[in-house]
Amino acid sequence: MQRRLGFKTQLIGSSQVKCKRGGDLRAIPRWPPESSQSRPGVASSTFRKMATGSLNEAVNGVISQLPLWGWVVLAVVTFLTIQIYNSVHLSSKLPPSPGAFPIVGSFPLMGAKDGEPGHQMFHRLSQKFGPLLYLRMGNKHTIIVSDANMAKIVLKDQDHIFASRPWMSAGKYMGMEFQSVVFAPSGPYYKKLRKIYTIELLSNKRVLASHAIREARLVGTVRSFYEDMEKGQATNLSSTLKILSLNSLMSMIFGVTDESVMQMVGKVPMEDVKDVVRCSVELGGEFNFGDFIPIVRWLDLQGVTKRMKALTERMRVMSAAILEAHREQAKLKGSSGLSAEPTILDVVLSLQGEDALTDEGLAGVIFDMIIAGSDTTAVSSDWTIAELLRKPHLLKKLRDELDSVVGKDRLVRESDLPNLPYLQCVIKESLRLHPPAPLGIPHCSTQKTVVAGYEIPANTTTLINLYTINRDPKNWTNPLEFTPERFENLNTSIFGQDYSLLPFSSGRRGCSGMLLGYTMVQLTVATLCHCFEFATQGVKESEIDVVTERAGLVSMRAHDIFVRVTPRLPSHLYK
Ligand code: HEM
Repeated sequence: MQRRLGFKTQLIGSSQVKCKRGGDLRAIPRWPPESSQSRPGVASSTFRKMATGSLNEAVNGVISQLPLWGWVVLAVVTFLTIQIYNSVHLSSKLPPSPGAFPIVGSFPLMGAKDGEPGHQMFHRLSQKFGPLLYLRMGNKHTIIVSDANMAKIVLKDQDHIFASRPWMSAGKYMGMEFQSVVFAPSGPYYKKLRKIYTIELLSNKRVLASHAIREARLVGTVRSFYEDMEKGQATNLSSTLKILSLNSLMSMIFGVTDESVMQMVGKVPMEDVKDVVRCSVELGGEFNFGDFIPIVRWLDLQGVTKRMKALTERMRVMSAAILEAHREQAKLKGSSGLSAEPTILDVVLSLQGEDALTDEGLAGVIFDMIIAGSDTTAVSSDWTIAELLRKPHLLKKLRDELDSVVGKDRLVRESDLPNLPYLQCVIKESLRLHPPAPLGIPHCSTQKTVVAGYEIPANTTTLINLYTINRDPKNWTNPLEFTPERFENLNTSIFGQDYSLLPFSSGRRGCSGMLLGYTMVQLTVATLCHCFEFATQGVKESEIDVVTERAGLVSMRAHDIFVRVTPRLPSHLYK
């Protein structure tokens, strides 16, 4: 079995699901790629092992053959190398650091554990080195920000300096040559794109106007739970939530609310879209040595770049098909199953003059929205329902609120959400304890600066550990407990104005879909808890695991939940 550097796990990380393979554009080479294994002479076996993620194995292989004197020499040489290297390269004015080796930097000193998500590893390091930690990742200056005060400096006071993105192969390929808003470095292009997102695509007005699409998608999900019940089957709650959020976002992009119409005008099989999202989350999360050690980039030892190029080609083909389908759809506008509201595609295609986007830019918008928006919202709903199932008294309190505000003769609507204060406490608490993107997306500084008295070089990759910040015992009593009541008397903003609670990050790079994401999670949790009683299958409610996470870009619970449902509302509402 191939082991991987624990670190890769999160910075970046990988989903457990493998991408589809085949002989066409969708062919994604296997992890680890056969090509890198059958390349003798390109790199020594030790280096190859490192490159394929098995650093510990490689080091252990060398060490187990050393005699005692060899150990002593190795220890002395290592010590001196670190001292000399660090005295030359790591100024004493940098933030506290475990130190670094030449070429590979701090990697061997980070204490990565196999399969450990990166945010948890950085969390451990921050307990030792403090809330501003310096690492040299290969040749990249990197800082890890782990408390509210430091976050405020980086995301507010010096936001103009830290709001760029570092060079990443994911941005070059999957970000369509850095033309997607997620990966674009700061500058006029990013500014233009961000304005389009804020004003045109994800504004409050646009989110409110598209409520019918999300409500209709949830009705479909409620029906699918009910049908499984009628067939006597359990439903995989976790995967159903993923399908729901992807379908909702696709519907918002197309404006289509009905599956059959979607297939008719879409000509884009949803299975393919789902597979591209899965592969993007997997590849976006791969630890690519070439990103950190440029001298080995051209070798593409892990085959990550090759797989990214293949995936990008699939994205291009798919976005061309989506645009073609959109033209067909325009002819059917207003017919059953099609929203009369302008869709996201209507809006981006209507941009004129300076704001008009290239084909690459359009593909970037389509995939930014579905990749950044779908898993994040799905896992948030999943964590929330898992926590509620473990604590039936909290679930009852939420249902009492829903029954009294919504009643029992209709489903929840988005217009009900402002009248459900306990629901808001529940969702805030879930996003606090389980931020779905625990390290956000790496930022990058554009100039040399000083943070809390430490020198930060220009071009420093900056990771904000939202996971650590949201659990900081300085700001939260019993921070590991799921206690929605803590928000009942607190007016803490979830949207980035309060630096002790940052699920969406903050500042000019803060999540552009925060209102949409927050709304989707609230509506999903409220609707499912209002409609059904759940009985878990295979594990008792009180034993649902809300600690173990899969390594990955998005923080997912390690085990899917299967539930059998019992309706709580009159039967006509489910048909
Ligand atoms: C519960 C749901 C969500 C959470 C917790 C979340 C969280 C985040 C976080 C932490 C970031 C990184 C911010 C940074 O770099 O400092 C981010 C970026 C982003 N998110 Fe979300 N997100 C969610 C839903 C969505 C949705 C629904 C969309 C759109 C459909 C979306 C679109 C984006 C985009 C475009 C960016 C990049 C912004 C930029 O670089 O300017 N997100 N999100």
